[in-house]
Amino acid sequence: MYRLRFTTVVAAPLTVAFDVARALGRPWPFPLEEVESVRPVRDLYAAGPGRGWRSLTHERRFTATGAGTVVDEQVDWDTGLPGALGGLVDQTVLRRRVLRAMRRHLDGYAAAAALRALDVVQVVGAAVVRGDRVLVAQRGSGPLAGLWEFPGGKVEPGEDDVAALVRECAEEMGVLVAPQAFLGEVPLDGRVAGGAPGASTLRVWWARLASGEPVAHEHRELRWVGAGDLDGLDWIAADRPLLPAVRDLLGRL
Ligand SMILES: Nc1nc2c([nH]c(=O)n2[C@H]2C[C@H](O)[C@@H](COP(=O)(O)OP(=O)(O)OP(=O)(O)O)O2)c(=O)[nH]1
Repeated sequence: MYRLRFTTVVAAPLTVAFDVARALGRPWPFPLEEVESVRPVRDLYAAGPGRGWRSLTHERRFTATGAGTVVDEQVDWDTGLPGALGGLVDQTVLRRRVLRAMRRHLDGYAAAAALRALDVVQVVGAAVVRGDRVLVAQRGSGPLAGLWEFPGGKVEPGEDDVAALVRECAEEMGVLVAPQAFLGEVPLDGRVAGGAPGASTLRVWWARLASGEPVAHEHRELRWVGAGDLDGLDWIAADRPLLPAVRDLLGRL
């Protein structure tokens, strides 16, 4: 089996990086069959025997980072040609062909995903930490009223996550926050700002309080909670997968 690995950083949220990758397909001269697909974190495709290759598999993993989505791809192939000549074909001719096809494919893919991301409204949340507690907020109105969330909101056109975080915390709570590090990203099931269902994600950042005392200008209630009390709150369902990262953070500080 011969293998090549590729890593691309895409300026797009997880959902967009995944959906655009699937829409573009793969750069092989014959179709592969889906073996596994777990939106928006992983997919695996494979070609069976025939067409001159004994096997070809193409796996992609999508990881959220502060800089965008990191896409790790692994291509494994084996022509099954016997002897030294077969090895030479796999190692040189096909290796070169795979490299060339993937390079061309990945350039186009990164550009297409970044372009598509411009049409998707993102949501950012702040896990504002003071001492061993994190600030959580209870929504006051709308369909999610009464549920707990991280203060934050929609990123405006031309804004980046961090600027949106600072603006939203000032508007919602009258405080200045200093974003520290990216904590995680989760897909949002519903429509955000009239976009396609399931396209947007919530990206949560750890932040410190730089100045001011939080006041609930838009929420029903704000509360400082310790790691042990996080799970017991009635969270917006989408936020729950982020709680372990917040708990870990509180444990480390
Ligand atoms: N702020 C925030 N929004 C969340 C979280 N989890 C979650 O599903 N959401 C959803 C709820 C909303 O559909 C969307 C955020 O919209 P928002 O209404 O708070 O945004 P905004 O402050 O920009 O509001 P607006 O100006 O449009 O009124 O994301 C979370 O932890 N924090």
